[in-house]
Amino acid sequence: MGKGFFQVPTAYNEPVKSYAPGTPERDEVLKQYKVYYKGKVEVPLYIGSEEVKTGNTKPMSPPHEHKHVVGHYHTADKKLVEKTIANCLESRRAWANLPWEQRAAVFLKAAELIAGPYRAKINAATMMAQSKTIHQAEIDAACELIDFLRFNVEFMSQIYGEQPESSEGIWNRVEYRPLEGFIYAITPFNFTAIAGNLPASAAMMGNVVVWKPSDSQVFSAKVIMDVFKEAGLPDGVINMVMGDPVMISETLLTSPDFAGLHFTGSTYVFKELWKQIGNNIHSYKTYPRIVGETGGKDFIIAHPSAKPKQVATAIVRGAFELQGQKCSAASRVYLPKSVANEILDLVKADLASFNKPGSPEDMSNFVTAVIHEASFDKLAKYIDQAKTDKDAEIIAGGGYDKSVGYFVEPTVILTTNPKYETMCTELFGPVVTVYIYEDQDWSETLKLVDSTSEYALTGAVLSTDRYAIEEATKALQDCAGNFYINDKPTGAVVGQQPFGGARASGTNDKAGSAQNLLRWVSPRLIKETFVTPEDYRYPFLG
Ligand SMILES: NC(=O)c1ccc[n+]([C@@H]2O[C@H](COP(=O)([O-])OP(=O)(O)OC[C@H]3O[C@@H](n4cnc5c(N)ncnc54)[C@H](O)[C@@H]3O)[C@@H](O)[C@H]2O)c1
Ligand SMILES: N[C@@H](CCC=O)C(=O)O
Repeated sequence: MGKGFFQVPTAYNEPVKSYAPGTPERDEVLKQYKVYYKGKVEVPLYIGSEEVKTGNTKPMSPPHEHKHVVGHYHTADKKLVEKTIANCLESRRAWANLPWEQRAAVFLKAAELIAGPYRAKINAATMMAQSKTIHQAEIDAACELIDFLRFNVEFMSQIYGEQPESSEGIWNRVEYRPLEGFIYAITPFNFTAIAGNLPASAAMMGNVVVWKPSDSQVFSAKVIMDVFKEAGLPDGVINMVMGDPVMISETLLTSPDFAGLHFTGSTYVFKELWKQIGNNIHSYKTYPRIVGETGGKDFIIAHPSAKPKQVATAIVRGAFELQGQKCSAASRVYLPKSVANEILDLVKADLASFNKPGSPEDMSNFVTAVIHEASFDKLAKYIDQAKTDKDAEIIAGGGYDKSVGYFVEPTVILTTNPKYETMCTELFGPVVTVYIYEDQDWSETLKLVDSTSEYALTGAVLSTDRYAIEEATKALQDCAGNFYINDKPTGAVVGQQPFGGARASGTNDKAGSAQNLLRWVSPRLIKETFVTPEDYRYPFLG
């Protein structure tokens, strides 16, 4: 780069802290957790320069102790959502005209605030709000969000540095304009990093954003807003509104100034939003950008040559970390008959070594609570169904109890039907379904993996046979946007494995890559001619 162009700090992945007993980070995060537990956090709406308290509030409770209230958040009505649009448009000009390196500095500062003074807060808030263990909180709310901010600034500078060639007497320049209007960011409950990244990536490119976090993630969303404000993000650039998602969406998507949707969440909701945008297409100033990362039904397939302990570990980590509430979670597994029982015995032994699901405050817990009662009840229904269906049986787990927290035991369903309901439907919980295939049916089973699910987000093959790896890589080309060889199908790292999938899993605009940031700009080509023609005749006219 160089040539009079600001050189941004080289991005690097934030090291994951251990939180081992006796470490300062462990003491600090547990201390902060207790402060949150005893306290009452109040979350306003962030609209322009105002922190709006409407008095129409909803309680926030940890999923692992759902009768305990740790705060309330205020909800917006239609008038306030309309006011948010007006505020956005007022703020847009100044933010869009700010030199890119000034915008970059705000988000680089945000990354350092999270890496330092806010690390314990954002991790403790994520443990509290989403019932994440400290390790899951650390790799998400601290490290992945820091990485998103640092690497996106680097990708941003690369984009601005992409300039066309010029020619004699002509200077061609590309201006990467923000979109003309506002961006609507809708984020899911399960990753604090995604909640921060969706509004930040659009804002970084000069856009103004209306951000609607998940009702189940507002507690940690507030910490994100605290960080952005302390980092110097001007008021009105990212506006955070909570409330009825249908009303908020209907209000925003009927605005002529709606310029883009940055969504992460379920496939059904994304398709409904896309339909709404289509129905309003004639009212928009500009064609809105639509970026969505959605559901998954992620697979693990083991080849007969795979090492049983490696397969078992990929299943246990991939299926049960965060209680299976990752879009990338392993939820359908294909095992060869010759090693299936050995692998399943190893899985059962691992599960037997778990504590019962409990609070993340007890850092020896590997599994905590699922996010809310609706998820709990859905999972209980599938578990009960498997207990009675003739082509399914529960070989581990199967218990659940919502008297204190939404606790579902890590559960393994074994089915004789490769198209059994839980081999196809996203459950989004600690339930994995296993199908055993005859060793000689390896190639046929690859076709089954590809044809079983509407989703194509992540998947993993485990094998020590290179030819089998090649065959699987080819055969499974279309059924995973993030494909893992000899590892679990979760845990993409920003700057290393850009994340996203196709089919019903999203538009695959790869969060954490320059490709995603390009969705939030509208390039303008400027051609300056230094010797302007003064005669209409071209040479051939003589
Ligand atoms: N592909 C990915 O990168 C990725 C990442 C995280 C989660 N997910 C997916 O998200 C889902 C789990 O997250 P979730 O439970 O928060 O998803 P969800 O779809 O229930 O909610 C996501 C967001 O959409 C909002 N929403 C819900 N209904 C809406 C409506 N009618 N109009 C407008 N907004 C609406 C919610 O309030 C929330 O903010 C799973 O399907 C998971 O696979 C995908
Ligand atoms: N990017 C995360 C999944 C995010 C969805 O929930 C992973 O790769 O595990």
